[in-house]
Amino acid sequence: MNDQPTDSRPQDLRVLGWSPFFKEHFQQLNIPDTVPARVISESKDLFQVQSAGGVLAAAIAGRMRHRLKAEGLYPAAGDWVAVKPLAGEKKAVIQAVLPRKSKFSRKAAGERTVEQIVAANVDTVFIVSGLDGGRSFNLRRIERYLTLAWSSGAAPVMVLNKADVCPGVENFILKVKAIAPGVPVHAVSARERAGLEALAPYLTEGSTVAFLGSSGVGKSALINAMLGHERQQTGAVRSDDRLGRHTTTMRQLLLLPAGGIVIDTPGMREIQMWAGEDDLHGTFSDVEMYARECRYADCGHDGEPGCAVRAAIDQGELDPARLASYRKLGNEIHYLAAREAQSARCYEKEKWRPIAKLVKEINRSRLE
Ligand SMILES: Nc1nc2c(ncn2[C@@H]2O[C@H](COP(=O)(O)OP(=O)(O)OP(=O)(O)O)[C@@H](O)[C@H]2O)c(=O)[nH]1
Ligand SMILES: [Zn+2]
Repeated sequence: MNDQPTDSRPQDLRVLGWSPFFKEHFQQLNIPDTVPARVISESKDLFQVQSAGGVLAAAIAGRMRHRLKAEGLYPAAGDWVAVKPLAGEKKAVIQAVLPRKSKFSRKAAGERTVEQIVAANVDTVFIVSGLDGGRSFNLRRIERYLTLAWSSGAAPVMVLNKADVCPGVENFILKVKAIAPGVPVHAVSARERAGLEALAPYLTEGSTVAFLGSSGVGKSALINAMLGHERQQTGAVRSDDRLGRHTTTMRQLLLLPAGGIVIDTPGMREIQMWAGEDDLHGTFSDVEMYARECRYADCGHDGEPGCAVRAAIDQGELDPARLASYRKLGNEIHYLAAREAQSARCYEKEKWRPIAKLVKEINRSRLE
């Protein structure tokens, strides 16, 4: 079985997730001599893209790189792009990135708080937790992952793995359901291939999934179970860039034999919070339902009169830990948003510095 999407054979784009949404945007772009393709791996400005004609090694036109980065449109695994294939070569130049249906991002390394996309156009995100006891099962951490998922635009699905070593699985399902309103919860065992059929409806042809979850919860084991074989550890692919240097990259999009595509990038595994304030709504709809009943619209739920959140806690309807996480995540998001705004201002300043200098010089020469 071949888990790569996939050598140089022609590929029906729908199997790769091509849909009317992307088709419409591609047609609107109307760039001559381009074809649509999906980014299947990304590594240091080198891309592999899968087009209807096969896999192409792709690069971005140099002058576009900086602009795409600044605009948050730098291509990532899962993106649909418009590429201009080079005649007679398995190479192409990326001309544009199509709008994303969803995206997972993290803070780029370094000083500036810059958004870096680690996976694009994910339909369903499996949030994996371990049922093997200890630190692996943590409701507060699940809330974080849920917030991340809601902010991405992908639909979260809770997967409680290692059910084979857990007595009383039902109990855990109930606990998760209580903090994840409206989110499907499934208990499975990757090791025993048990319960996996419940995940099949998310893995229809052309649908893209990704995995979120702490180290050791069994994400690789689940991917292998879905692939039906061990993912090749040595799945590195040689590709060459325009200068002819050779580099190796890992395929980051995997086609499942039963249909569906898995995006598994290193960045996705170490993802950090990058959410907007609105994203707390999905995760904490219960807290906010009570908060709407508070007497004051700006109630801090801290002893104000007529506070419906406190009342719900006092009556045992709301777990106080829910309010605590709601606040904690809210603070983190505020902090990140403030840093992002700050770094955007710095970026603007950088951009204008040479011009400001020029204006100063002109003014000075006028005075002299
Ligand atoms: N008992 C049991 N163990 C499992 C199951 N799934 C995975 N494991 C074990 O859990 C350990 C971690 O599994 P991985 O699949 O490597 O976990 P991961 O989430 O990919 O971890 P990272 O690669 O660090 O992100 C391995 O020893 C697996 O054999 C399961 O369903 N039941
Ligand atoms: Zn209140």
